[in-house]
Amino acid sequence: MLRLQHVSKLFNPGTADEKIALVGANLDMKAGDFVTVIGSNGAGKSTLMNLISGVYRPDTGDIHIDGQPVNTVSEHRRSRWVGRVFQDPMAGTAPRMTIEENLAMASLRGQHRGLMFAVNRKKRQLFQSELEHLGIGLEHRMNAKVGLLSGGERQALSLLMATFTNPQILLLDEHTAALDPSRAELITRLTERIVREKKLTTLMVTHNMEQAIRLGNRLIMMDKGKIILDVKENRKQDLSVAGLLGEFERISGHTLADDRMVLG
Ligand SMILES: Nc1ncnc2c1ncn2[C@@H]1O[C@H](COP(=O)(O)OP(=O)(O)OP(=O)(O)O)[C@@H](O)[C@H]1O
Repeated sequence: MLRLQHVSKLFNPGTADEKIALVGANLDMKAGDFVTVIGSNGAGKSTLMNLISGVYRPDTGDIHIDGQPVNTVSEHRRSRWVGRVFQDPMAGTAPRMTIEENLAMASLRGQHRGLMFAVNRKKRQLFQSELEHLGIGLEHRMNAKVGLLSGGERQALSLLMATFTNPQILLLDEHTAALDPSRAELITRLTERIVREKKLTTLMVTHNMEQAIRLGNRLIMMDKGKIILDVKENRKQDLSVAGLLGEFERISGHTLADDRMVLG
């Protein structure tokens, strides 16, 4: 479903500013996997997401989605296969456009944008029923500008938009980190439900260890551009926050010294 083979990414090569963001990353995700990613600041987590969604091209190595090589496929075309929700609730939406217009855009993901605003009655009904299914009352506000929604409402809409066309891969990039605890819990539950109902293959970066254990059927830890630990499904039941922290320390040789890390 998603395969990374020896993927590396270097920024500003050969300069004093050279940064090794990812080194020889290997990752094999099968359909329906929910892999959570944890790691220290600057470990390469966002770079991993950016490489999968096509923002960057790898310097070396190969990325395959559903068996297709995608290294040279543009971010726009790749968005047919890859849905993404960002930490900033504004990032995946157009705040000056209405909920309906945003959904129209999401429904044409990765395709020609000329038909963007052609929303017929059937489509409007589909948007309305999908919004109703979200269960947060947005179906009554189809003409509201997205910029006027609360952070939680925007993230719920972002989740719906990222998953509208049933992408092969869903990327969640600390998508609850900017929300207060009750809204974060709402979005976490919504995420669990949508991923389960649509049987999505999901990769989620989080700084919340408990969330990582709760949502993922598999967990990877990153440090200094490397995947240093891959806890597979059969070990999931053994996972605890304390155990994971200990394992990270043992393998990396340092503590997860990250003030954004939430233990639960
Ligand atoms: N566009 C860029 N230009 C130069 N260096 C970059 C760029 N993007 C990332 N880096 C560097 O690559 C390394 C990995 O960064 P990345 O953002 O992937 O880490 P991260 O694990 O997501 O960190 P955080 O948890 O702080 O968001 C860091 O040293 C970072 O400074």
